Amino acid sequence: MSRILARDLEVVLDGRTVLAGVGLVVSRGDWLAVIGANGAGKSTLLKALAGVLPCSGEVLVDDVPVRRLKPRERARLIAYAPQSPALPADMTVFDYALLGRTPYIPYLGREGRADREVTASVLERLDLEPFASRRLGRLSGGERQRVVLARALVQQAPVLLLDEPTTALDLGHQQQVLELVDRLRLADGLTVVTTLHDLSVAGQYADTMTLVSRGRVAASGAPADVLTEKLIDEHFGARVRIETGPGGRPGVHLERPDDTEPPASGP
Ligand SMILES: Nc1ncnc2c1ncn2[C@@H]1O[C@H](COP(=O)(O)OP(=O)(O)OP(=O)(O)O)[C@@H](O)[C@H]1O
Repeated sequence: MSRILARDLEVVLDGRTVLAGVGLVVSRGDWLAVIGANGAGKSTLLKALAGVLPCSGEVLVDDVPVRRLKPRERARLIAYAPQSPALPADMTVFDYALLGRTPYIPYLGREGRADREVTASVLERLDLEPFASRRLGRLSGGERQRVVLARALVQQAPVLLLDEPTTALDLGHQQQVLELVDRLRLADGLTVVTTLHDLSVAGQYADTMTLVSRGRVAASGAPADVLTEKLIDEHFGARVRIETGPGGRPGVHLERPDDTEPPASGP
């Protein structure tokens, strides 16, 4: 179980400041959803937390600065599933997921039986067993997305960073993936950070939320404090209605523009 603390993160890409002054805290075993409009900086924030992007500021996991860790140490602590990574088309699903065990395999060593068992069990839990020997280049978008998640779960790190883990998934697989992540969080105390476009889904699963807008934190707190009609209008330019569901969790419904008004009379 690990606590994440980020302070004053700044990322400059191609001379443009993409993130500035971003800070967040995720308690051990909590789920933080990062939300925001296209281009707001969500993926960049996740990469900065994962330590795969040069940035200034500080990311601490259990008070340990992530940038000081060697890649193997970092990979044992943080598993990161990018939004749409380039996948080696000729590699099989099993071998790709098995790469998640790399931080545990000694240099010049080979994976052991336990590594293969962990990999097989994750594939099974994600309905990917039938695809184990299929080559990555021959998968559908949703299957590929589950394989990327599988590799991250196979890593068995206490911090899980998922960039839009459900965008290509049908409704059933969305629920399966999110429930699996939630179960792992509750059973093993994983600390989870996900970017999520679907605000209702984010509101259902997250303990806390951070709304990123133009590279800065515009709001953060409990889902009910961040998913408000006013903030969504302001930062997404969308008209929505918020309905509070079971457990006080907010549901977000798009409102169509009101076209019941009679058309204005001509000149
Ligand atoms: N390598 C890069 N060089 C320059 N600008 C970049 C680079 N990568 C991303 N950006 C810009 O940084 C900003 C934030 O990008 P990011 O991918 O973090 O947004 P996002 O919130 O995840 O968006 P989306 O919801 O569309 O996935 C965008 O304006 C993007 O164009």
